[in-house]
Amino acid sequence: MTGPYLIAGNWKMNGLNSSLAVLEETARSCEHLNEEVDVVVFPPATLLAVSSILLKDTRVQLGGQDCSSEVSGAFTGEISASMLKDAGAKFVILGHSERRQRHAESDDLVRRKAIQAVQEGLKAVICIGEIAQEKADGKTLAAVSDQILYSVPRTSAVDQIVIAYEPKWAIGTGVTPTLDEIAVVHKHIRVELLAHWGESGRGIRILYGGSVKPSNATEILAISEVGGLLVGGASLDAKQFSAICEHGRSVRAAA
Ligand SMILES: O=C[C@H](O)COP(=O)(O)O
Repeated sequence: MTGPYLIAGNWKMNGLNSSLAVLEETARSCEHLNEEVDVVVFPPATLLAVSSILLKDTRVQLGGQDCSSEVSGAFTGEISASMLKDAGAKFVILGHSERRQRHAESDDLVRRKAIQAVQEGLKAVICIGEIAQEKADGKTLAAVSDQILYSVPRTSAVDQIVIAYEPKWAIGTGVTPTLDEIAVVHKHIRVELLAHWGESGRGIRILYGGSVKPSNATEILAISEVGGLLVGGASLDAKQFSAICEHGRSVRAAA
């Protein structure tokens, strides 16, 4: 797809105040990027507000790693979409496989969270992807079709929806699908988005995530329906993450 790549760094449950130097270094390294790449980092919620001050007037945007499906009220421990926005977030990750598995989040809950996020003006990065058994059973495409059908709200605000394809078995393992496999799944996701949204489904960005490193970013980004990357481990290292962003700039500039 055309338009800037979105390179997203998910810090997961990592990051203390002492880690803010990584954000500052990332922002410095991304200064030269222009319209080829959008960069967003998802630090833990505890660092959002201070990160927002640090990243003011830089190329790096911020996101939360999850939000509540509720607006406000007696939901101890939850963080609402409006709180994320108030702290400086422009994005939120929803339905990450770690939350789907460890917190038993259903497709329907992810969809309701996404509705809240979109209503608050956040961009919802909705994660989908098969588990190892589904891949072994040849059910990858069926699994992602179901997740698109049930996890992604049918909003007309397509610019606020981002899909991240992350095969569970590729997350943090150092193992990635082949480039052909990534291409087949991304193409299938695009077909599903067009089926549900019509032509406007073409505007929904599809990211790939799962063991992305500087060494494989270029070849993955070159796949036609890949609109960016959701990076976990490598985003904790400013040099690696900015190298991935730089690969995005080079691939887009060469297109
Ligand atoms: O949200 C990021 C993904 O889960 C990928 O994590 P990873 O790059 O450490 O495999």
